[in-house]
Amino acid sequence: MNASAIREILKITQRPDVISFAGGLPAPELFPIEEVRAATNAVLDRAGAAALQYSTTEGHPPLREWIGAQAGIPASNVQIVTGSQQGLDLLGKVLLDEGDTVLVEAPTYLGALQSFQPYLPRYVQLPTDDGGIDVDALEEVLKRERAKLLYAVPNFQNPTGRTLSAERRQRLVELTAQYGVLVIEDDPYGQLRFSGEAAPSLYELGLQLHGDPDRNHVVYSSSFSKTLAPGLRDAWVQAAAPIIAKLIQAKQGSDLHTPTLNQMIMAELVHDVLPRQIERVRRAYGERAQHMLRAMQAHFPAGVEHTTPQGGMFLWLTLPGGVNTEALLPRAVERQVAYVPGRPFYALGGGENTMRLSYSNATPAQIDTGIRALGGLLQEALTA
Ligand SMILES: Cc1ncc(COP(=O)(O)O)c(CN[C@@H](CCCC(=O)O)C(=O)O)c1O
Repeated sequence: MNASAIREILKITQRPDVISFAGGLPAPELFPIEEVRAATNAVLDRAGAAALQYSTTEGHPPLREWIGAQAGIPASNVQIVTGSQQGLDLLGKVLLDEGDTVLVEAPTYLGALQSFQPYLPRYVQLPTDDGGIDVDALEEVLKRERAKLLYAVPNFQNPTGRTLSAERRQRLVELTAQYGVLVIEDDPYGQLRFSGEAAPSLYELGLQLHGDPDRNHVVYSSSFSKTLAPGLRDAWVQAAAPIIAKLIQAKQGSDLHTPTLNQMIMAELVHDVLPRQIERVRRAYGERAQHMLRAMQAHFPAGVEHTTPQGGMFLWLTLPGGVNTEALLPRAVERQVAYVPGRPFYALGGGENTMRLSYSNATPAQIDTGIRALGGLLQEALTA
């Protein structure tokens, strides 16, 4: 077990005077509080006792059915989980044995590493570039390794903000099917595109390849955290029946079921509130991303490389070698700005000169102020 660098830094960034580019937190001022109040009242008026009672591990049927209908699969291939973080934890529990080879992006989402680590897998890192995973490198790895699973975030990746290109998605799905490697597609940001063209999910490509949800080697994980509200902890996994059956058994032993009331509230919100909220959030994050990119252009010293996201919440900085972003963080917090150092996102170490910036939880004015402060610090660090 090890701590989440993001969770630990969030304790620092609770300070009101610190502008945080650290946690991938949705903009609190955009939460649909009144709509959630109305949905909660409607649920309690209509089914108050049931909403406060234990419920089934599989999840609230109307919510599973809505998710299944969106994906074009039976509700029986959908498992509701308590945040997609629980989905990752349960998938690690049911799929991994000690020493299993797990293919992950370099860098990858540190929360997945935290979920998989207790099962003592053996990581192999896949090189990535601005088009996402290098699928030629993937093919070489698959020839050499007997891998149990590949974990990827194809849309607006955490932590880099990169998106896996359409042609590489097709190759990845075909190669992993050919070599019998399970794919976990983690996609909490997929709805938050603010530029460029959407590509089919790995799950959809797997469905096309196999023609049957129960033969799809791609497991899909997503969440209502980034589109609606992380505090409700409503998320889901789409998988073949044997994997769903194991997830249910693991979840029975973990938390019995996802909060009944929260599932019923979400089942109210998905019809009208969710589509409107997605539009609001996509527009706001697109504006904030542009604001951050312009501010970096104005205030960062030469030599700082950055990604340019087409959606989601993050972009990724690579500084000239020799700068250690973990060592730099306390000096940044002294200047009232915070970020997540990049090293914890690498399964096998490295990345000391990288950092993740989130633009979702800062207003344009705060972005200007925070990036100016960070730019001053980087200027000092690079000329020290
Ligand atoms: C790729 C990916 N997969 C799963 C999750 C977990 O989201 P939920 O459990 O569904 O809220 C996340 C959320 N990660 C955020 C939130 C973590 C915030 C926190 O630890 O408080 C982050 O990287 O900052 C994610 O980015």
